[in-house]
Amino acid sequence: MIAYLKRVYEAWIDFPRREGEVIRGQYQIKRFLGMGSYGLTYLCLDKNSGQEVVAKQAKPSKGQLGEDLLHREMAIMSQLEHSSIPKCYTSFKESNRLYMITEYIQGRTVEDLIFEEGARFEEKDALRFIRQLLNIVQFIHEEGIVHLDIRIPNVILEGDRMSLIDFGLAARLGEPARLALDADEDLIRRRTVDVTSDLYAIGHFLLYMLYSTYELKEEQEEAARGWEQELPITAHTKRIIRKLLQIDPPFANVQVCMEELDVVLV
Ligand SMILES: Nc1ncnc2c1ncn2[C@@H]1O[C@H](COP(=O)(O)OP(=O)(O)OP(=O)(O)O)[C@@H](O)[C@H]1O
Repeated sequence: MIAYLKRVYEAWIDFPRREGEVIRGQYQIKRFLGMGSYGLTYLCLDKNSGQEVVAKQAKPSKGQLGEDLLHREMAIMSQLEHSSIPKCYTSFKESNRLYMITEYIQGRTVEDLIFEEGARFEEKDALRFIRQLLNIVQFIHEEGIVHLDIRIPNVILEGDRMSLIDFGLAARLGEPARLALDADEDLIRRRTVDVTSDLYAIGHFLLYMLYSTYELKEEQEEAARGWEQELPITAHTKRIIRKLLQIDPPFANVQVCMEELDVVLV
């Protein structure tokens, strides 16, 4: 009963603000974008500049932890000044709720491109794409930060511009990992505070892209095979993926991975 009441209370205090409401007299809510584990995200019109911005609010039910995590996300995003990473504009409290205002990135996520628009990425296109993503990730790593949540919904494309968003799980190299005791092998590989975690995530990202061209034939449905049997890709690309996924000894850093990709891409 107490757990039920707690859930009802949390759903009530975490209820998103309505379209049209204005945050701190400046940011008019155009659309609720989504609720993550620790925050609520809105697309807003900045009435001062006339530009669209993103407002991320710490989830009220998460209390101090939600605020600490949003502060940390802001600190990391402010450090990462790069054209492929949303700019962090400001933060403030209104009615005791913490908000962060960032650049709104136009475009479609890779998830939308594949699953809604039916985009197909052939091997070379997928590798070129990953090469571009690695440039962004290399910059982040050189700043002493790991993203730890590189997934297809967190990469946005608009024309030639690629952006990496959602630094909610990012961490500084050397910090302890925030991992639950019952975390499985996959989560440990994604969230350990080390550059190989981002490379591991990129391995899965690449598989998503390559599977966009895969058509399951009826007779194959019974016997599920692994990606190495299913994907018609070169042996070299397979070797790269095996290192990304840590099946073989992993790349030491992004640079080594890029060099190997460049051999395939010449
Ligand atoms: N700067 C941005 N520009 C454009 N869209 C964004 C931006 N930041 C977030 N979004 C979009 O807003 C939605 C909610 O994002 P948010 O990062 O708050 O939560 P999430 O990704 O759903 O969850 P979690 O943070 O727990 O991973 C997502 O669909 C994301 O694509």
